[in-house]
Amino acid sequence: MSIILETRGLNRSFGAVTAARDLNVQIESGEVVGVIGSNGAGKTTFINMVTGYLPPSSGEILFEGKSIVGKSTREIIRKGMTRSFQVAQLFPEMTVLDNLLIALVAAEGPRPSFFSGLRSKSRVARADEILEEFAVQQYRDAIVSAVPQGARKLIDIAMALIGKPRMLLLDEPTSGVSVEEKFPLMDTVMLAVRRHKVTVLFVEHDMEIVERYVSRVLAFYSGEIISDGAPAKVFGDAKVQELVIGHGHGRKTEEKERSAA
Ligand SMILES: Nc1ncnc2c1ncn2[C@@H]1O[C@H](COP(=O)(O)OP(=O)(O)OP(=O)(O)O)[C@@H](O)[C@H]1O
Repeated sequence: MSIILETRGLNRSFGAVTAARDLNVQIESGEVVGVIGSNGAGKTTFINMVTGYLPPSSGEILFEGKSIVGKSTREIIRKGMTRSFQVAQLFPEMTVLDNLLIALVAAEGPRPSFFSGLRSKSRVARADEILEEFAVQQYRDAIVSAVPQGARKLIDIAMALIGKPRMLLLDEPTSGVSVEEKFPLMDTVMLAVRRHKVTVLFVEHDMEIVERYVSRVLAFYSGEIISDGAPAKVFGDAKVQELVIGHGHGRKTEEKERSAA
């Protein structure tokens, strides 16, 4: 296995707040890594740095062995690392099909007229294949804003995979998704990432999702990684139980109470 993403001595401060402290991580190709931590632990700061949204205060980030510090998000996407956000980044007033067609055209690179031939037969056929792969065909002609949250997330992730990234970072893929939808959604996502042979790193507050889907967990607390390893090892760590899981389960319980209300 080769290392796809590595950080060395990565630090980030905001004034007096240290949001990332000496982060040294190596992610192997093909791993599915869950990033956990209570609110303010530094998870988003870490993801923002590796995807080029936030410059580190110091340290190194290597993607497939090459430094990406100082590269723009666009350059990092072009190199093969894509990110999907907590809130699906779709055009809400357009149909699902048109969103996919636009993503397909964008992935083809610059062209003289972006919209000419947008609905070509071959592109529509490709969009239909993607809708089927992600089990969201029923929403093909629906306006995005009328599509349920779980399906929207799937479409967003499907669009992120169109550019054939080798690494995908997901920000809370199941947040805002109903309890009934979350496992089918993750099953579909995991099938797709395995089929596309994509390395995945995702931030998640729902410990049931982390336990079920990841091969490795990074537990953050106060800007540091306090535990790194297989889920059984990390979840069995007394520090993680005290500082992370207590908060995670607290939040999950609140969500359950909200959805039951
Ligand atoms: N742009 C910013 N300006 C100032 N402080 C920031 C900024 N971004 C993050 N921080 C601080 O850095 C620390 C880490 O925040 P971060 O958002 O990375 O945590 P998190 O683990 O993603 O939390 P959450 O689960 O709530 O999203 C927090 O103390 C936060 O207040």
